[in-house]
Formats: sequence, C-alpha cells, structure tokens
Amino acid sequence: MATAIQRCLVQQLRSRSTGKRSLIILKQRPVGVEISKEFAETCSYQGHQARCSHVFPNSDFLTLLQTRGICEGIFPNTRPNEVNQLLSCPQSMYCGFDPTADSLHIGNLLSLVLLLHGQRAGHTPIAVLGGATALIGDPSGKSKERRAMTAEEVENNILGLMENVQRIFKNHCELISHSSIPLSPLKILNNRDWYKSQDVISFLSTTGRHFRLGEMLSRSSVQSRLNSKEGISCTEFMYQVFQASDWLYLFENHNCSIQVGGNDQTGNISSGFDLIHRVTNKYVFGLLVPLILSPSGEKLGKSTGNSVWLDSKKTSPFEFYQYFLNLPDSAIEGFLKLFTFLKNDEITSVVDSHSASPEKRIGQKTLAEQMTLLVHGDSGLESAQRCTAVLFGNSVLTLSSMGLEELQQLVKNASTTELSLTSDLSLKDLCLKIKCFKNEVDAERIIKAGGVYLNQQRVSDPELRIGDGGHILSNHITLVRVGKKNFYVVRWRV
Ligand SMILES: Nc1ncnc2c1ncn2[C@@H]1O[C@H](COP(=O)(O)OP(=O)(O)OP(=O)(O)O)[C@@H](O)[C@H]1O
Ligand SMILES: N[C@@H](Cc1ccc(O)cc1)C(=O)O
Repeated sequence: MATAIQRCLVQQLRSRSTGKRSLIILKQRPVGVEISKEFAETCSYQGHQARCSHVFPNSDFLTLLQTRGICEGIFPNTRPNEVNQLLSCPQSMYCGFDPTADSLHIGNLLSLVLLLHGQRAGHTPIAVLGGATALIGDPSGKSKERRAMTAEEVENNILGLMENVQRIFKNHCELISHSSIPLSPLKILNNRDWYKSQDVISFLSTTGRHFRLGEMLSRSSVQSRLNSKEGISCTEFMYQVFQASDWLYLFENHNCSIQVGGNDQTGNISSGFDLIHRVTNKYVFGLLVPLILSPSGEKLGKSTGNSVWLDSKKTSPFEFYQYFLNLPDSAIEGFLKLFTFLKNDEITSVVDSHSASPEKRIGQKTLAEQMTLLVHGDSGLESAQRCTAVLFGNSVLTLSSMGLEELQQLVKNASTTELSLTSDLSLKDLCLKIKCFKNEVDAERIIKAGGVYLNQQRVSDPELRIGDGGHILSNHITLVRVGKKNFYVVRWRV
C-alpha cells in the first residue's frame, strides 16, 4: 500500500500540468558565480547527513510560525484551506535576497529562519540570490531611486551572500537540529541564470503580456514614488515583473508554491501570485515575516545604516553576541520566539527565570548564545564568550588564551604597536611609546589617578617596571586600557 508521502507525490504530479516538477532534488550551482571548495562540500554535506526530528510533512508548521510571530501574514489570506492542504505535502519555499551589499543582516535572518522551520517540517528551502534583480533595484520602501550597481559588484556580493546562507544552514543542521529524518537539501539559485539567455523582445512579447498596467501602478511601492518629487524610473517600475517571473520559473521548475519575504514584499508577492494564477490557473502563497526594527523603531536593513551583519568581518561574533546581550528586557521573549529554535516550554522557562532575577540577564544570554551559535557556529560563540569575559569579566586567563587577531577584533579601534622589552621600561615610558598620552605630565597624572589598566588590572604607579608581575601574557601581548574605552595592544618581540 502506498505511504502517505507517496500518495502526496502522486497527487501533486497529477494536479500539475507542467510536467517539469522537480521532486527529484537537484544540486544546482548558481552559474556565473565562483563556488569555493567549502561551498561544494557543505552542499553535499547537507544533502546526505542532515536530519530532522519531525514527522514529515509537519502539519503544525503554519500554526507554529503563526504562534511564534514568525509569519505575520499569508498572501492571499482568503484561502486558508488551500494553503494548509498545500503545506501538508512536500513543497519548495523560496526567499529572494538582492546582493546590494556583500553580507546579509539580522533583518534578512528572519526569512532564513522561516525557511529553516520549513526544512524541519519536510519542505525544500530555496534561497534566490538576485544577480539580475539587484541590477534593476527594488523600489519597495525606498523613497529614492537606488544607485546603479556594476555587474562586478553584484557578482562579488553574491559570493558573500552565498557564504552567509550556506553557513547558517550548516550550523543549524550540525548544531541546532537534533534530528533523525533527512532534511531536504538547501538550493541556492541565481536569478541571472534564467534571464541571461532571454532577449528583451521575447521577454516583453511573452511574459510582459501577462501584466496589467493598472495592477502594476496600484502597488504601494510604485504609488509612493509616483507621488514623490523623485518619481520612479521605468527600470524600477519593472522590478515587480522580474520578481513575479522568478516565482513562475521556480513554480514550474522547482515545485515552488510558497514565497517567503518581509511584509514590505507584499506588492511583489502579489504580482507573482497574479502571474502564476493567470498562466497556470493554480494558487500559490506568500508567507510574510514581520519587519525587525531597531530598539529605536527603524527597520533594520542594508540601506538604513544600522545593520547587524551576518559576515564576521563586518560584525564580529563578539559584536553580534553583544547586540543581543544588550537588548532591553521587553524584546527578549519576542526575539526568542522569532529567532531561536527553542521549544515554547523552554522559552517559557527562560522567561520565568529571567523575570525572577532580571539583573542576571538570563534571557539576553540565552538569546545571544542561540543566535551566535546559529550564525557563527560553536567557534564563533566561544570567541564571543571569551571576548565578553575579557572586556566585562576582566579575565586575565582568558586574555592570555587569545590570538592577536581575535584581540584586535575585540578592541577594534585599538592601535597595535610592536615593541622589544628593555629591562628598565616603566609603565609611564610604555604609555608614551604607544602614544596613550601627548606628554609626560598627562601620563603621570592619569596613571596616578587610576585611569590606566594593564591586562584589565588597574595600575597606578608610573614607575612600575614592565615585565614584573605578569604584565606580559603568555601570548606575548599586553593590553593597555586608558579610561573606559581606549585600548592599545602591545605585541612584544620574542
Ligand atoms: N528588518 C527586516 N525585517 C524583516 N525582514 C527583512 C528586514 N530587512 C529585509 N528583510 C527581508 O529580507 C529579504 C531581502 O531583503 P533585501 O535584500 O532587500 O534587504 P534590505 O536590507 O531590505 O535591503 P535594502 O535596504 O537594500 O532594501 C526581503 O524579504 C525583505 O523583506
Ligand atoms: N525584492 C526582494 C529580493 C528578491 C529578489 C528576487 C526574488 O525573486 C524575490 C525577492 C527585496 O529586495 O527584498
């Protein structure tokens, strides 16, 4: 007798007319993008070893997303039975990211978390990198025309985004999902691939015919620009056509009936819905995540200049960890539900312990740990915790276990000086050599007043001989701090 999954597959194959549905998993590599050896390895890794703890497909998926606040809206919201029916069979679900920067940020992370929940529930996640759409420019939420990007910039940014997405899926699979059933492999596609062989006339005479100008003009992203002094170019006006065509392509070639995006994407998702319905007479659905705002209420995003990046070179694991550690109490429960994979009862228990002693910041610590583990893996979390111990716990032992690079990340703006130790070097001489002070008088005064720290320990004798009393750590480094925030790294020649 056929299993439930087999019945589902047969039903799906019968119900679709395209004949191209890729229920067979394709390990497709974005063409035109250099793929590193690591990328190739993690791709095959995910295909073979990923495991999921849920029964497949998990019918509670949508309820879980809604109760945790991850899915704020379903587009269209008038067909609840169809969307539930669709999700009771294996689907592909996609989210697109335009490579307008070389890294994703925590606003984008929520859509990836939704895809990960989808993967855990038995669906196939697809990340589309907008090699084509980044060159057009999405007007959604933008009061001005975007700066035109060069093809080289876009190609370079794609590499960064691909690395981010791969790393997060790998960390989730290895460190967070304790599972027993294989997860569907993640697909990363570049939308440049399905446009590069089309000429503009055939695109307009085929795809273009399905779009109604009235509907296109009604999108709020278009309306707000039409009513502004800046206006909207034909290029950006056409953006919705490309995002809609992406979805049609994915629907026909990758069984993709679900698009995930921030709620600022409703207009583009609606264009895709209209196109697919017009062409195939089938219904597809958008799952909309809420926009993540900064504590001061603005959207966290690339263009808003307040990003917490997923690339460790732009936001180090320590800074990333600290961002969550410093969130106000009021944000914690919501963020634990949105971003972590802790179960609801685990979150309740964290929130209860936090409320009993808020000064211990148990909620912030749990959130920071879970987020750093997902984004930067266990080595990133260890580094973040080491850096925190040094900066806020004054741990000399931890400081001596750090490499120069990690220390430089910790004290980002600190100058690093290489010195040879002489037997008569005093603290005051050292401070002058590494340019903590402009003159001897200032040096003497501030050291005596207790404003100088060696390896996070206060020292107040300007004549103190350096070298005595473990001022030089076993990693041949001394960290000098003046006041609260001015750091200087000394690297001793050996
Ligand atoms: N702060 C945010 N909260 C939730 N989702 C977000 C946030 N920022 C972006 N997204 C979502 O991430 C996906 C990719 O967005 P995109 O690459 O355009 O990011 P962006 O930071 O908004 O970029 P830009 O500022 O250039 O528009 C979209 O679905 C978008 O809605
Ligand atoms: N328009 C989306 C990115 C995107 C690109 C291509 C898609 O097919 C889907 C989404 C954004 O700017 O946030």
